[in-house]
Amino acid sequence: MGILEKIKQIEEEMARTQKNKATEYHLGLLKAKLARYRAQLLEPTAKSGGQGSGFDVQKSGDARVALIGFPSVGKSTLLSKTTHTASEAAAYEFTTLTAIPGVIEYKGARIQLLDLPGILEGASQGRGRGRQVVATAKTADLILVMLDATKSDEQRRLLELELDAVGIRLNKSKPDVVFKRKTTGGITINATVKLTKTDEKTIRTILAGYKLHNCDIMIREDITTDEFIDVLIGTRKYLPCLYVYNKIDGISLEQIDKIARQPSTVVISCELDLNLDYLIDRIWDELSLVKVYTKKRGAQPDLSDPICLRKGATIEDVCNGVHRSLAPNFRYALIWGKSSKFSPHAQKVSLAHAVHDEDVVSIFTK
Ligand SMILES: Nc1nc2c(ncn2[C@@H]2O[C@H](COP(=O)(O)OP(=O)(O)OP(=O)(O)O)[C@@H](O)[C@H]2O)c(=O)[nH]1
Ligand SMILES: [K+]
Ligand SMILES: [Mg+2]
Repeated sequence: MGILEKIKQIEEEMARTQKNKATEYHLGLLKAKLARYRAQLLEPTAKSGGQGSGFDVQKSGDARVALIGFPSVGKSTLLSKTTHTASEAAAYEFTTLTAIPGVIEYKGARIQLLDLPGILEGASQGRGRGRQVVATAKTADLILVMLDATKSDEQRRLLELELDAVGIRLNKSKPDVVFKRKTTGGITINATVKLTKTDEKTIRTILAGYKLHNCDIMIREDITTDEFIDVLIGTRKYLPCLYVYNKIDGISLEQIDKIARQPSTVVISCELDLNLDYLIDRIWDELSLVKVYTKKRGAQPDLSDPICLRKGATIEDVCNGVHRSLAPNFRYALIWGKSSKFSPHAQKVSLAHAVHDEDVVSIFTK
């Protein structure tokens, strides 16, 4: 019998079994068995392709947010509650077996929310679909680390260890180190700050370990040895993250209060619809999206269809957001709003001008 059939049998037996004190233990066993089989479904096979590549989901919208967490913390429930996409949710582990995208529409932005299979301890060593989940997570602009508020906070540490092991650095900025390889000339190390957590000797030992004998290194931050290794390896992914504690309907107000006070943390209950609007608001803030309205000459700005851009975007990005023919034929733009130095009046600007949230832009072409 194949795994899928075994799973079906167990599901049928669970549906047949009445829930009461006498069957509690048996149901528990069935649930554990079901989780085991579903975990097997997630084991990488030759067919499922390279373990290092993510799920094949087209990026869409203005930003991508990925849901990462252990099984059954409520990832799929959240997707179904906040988007028009339904993702199956159930009381057994590994309900979700692939990446499921949904769209959150908020303040004129379309944010892609990706539901992913639960990850296991040991995911970084290749257990389950861990690597595939993580490879997909690396393509996101923001990670939601989802946790079960009714469980011990040890889960958060374990999850962070897994993500750390695969090179995801959450809420950390890239170490301020410039590293240049050369073909000759030996090693030069310069630091503009005093190094208190590592030293030149350690750094030289590491470089030798990586067989790097010619390079220039400029250190502009008091880094640790691990952070230096991150710079050398170069493939680390530095991602912003929100810790989302779900199921707060199951804990006391005191406990909720304690969790909610932690940095970058949002407490929610998908079941009771608690704080979901606030979560979306926080997601919007974390993504630092900038909304810009376009205006034709002599007309009112088009408030119904803003262009959403990442923080730091320029007039060139606005042009590309309208049509790709605009930037090559650009003459100048007029801009109203916070980024105009003559506000409330317009300023004439070039392609490199950085836009601000809620600016209004008119583009003039050749
Ligand atoms: N009490 C409570 N239960 C919840 C809440 N949100 C989800 N659940 C329940 O938790 C169980 C798991 O939910 P899922 O959405 O399937 O969890 P998941 O993280 O997608 O699980 P996998 O796909 O198996 O990794 C379901 O029985 C949900 O009804 C909540 O806020 N409170
Ligand atoms: K589940
Ligand atoms: Mg799920």
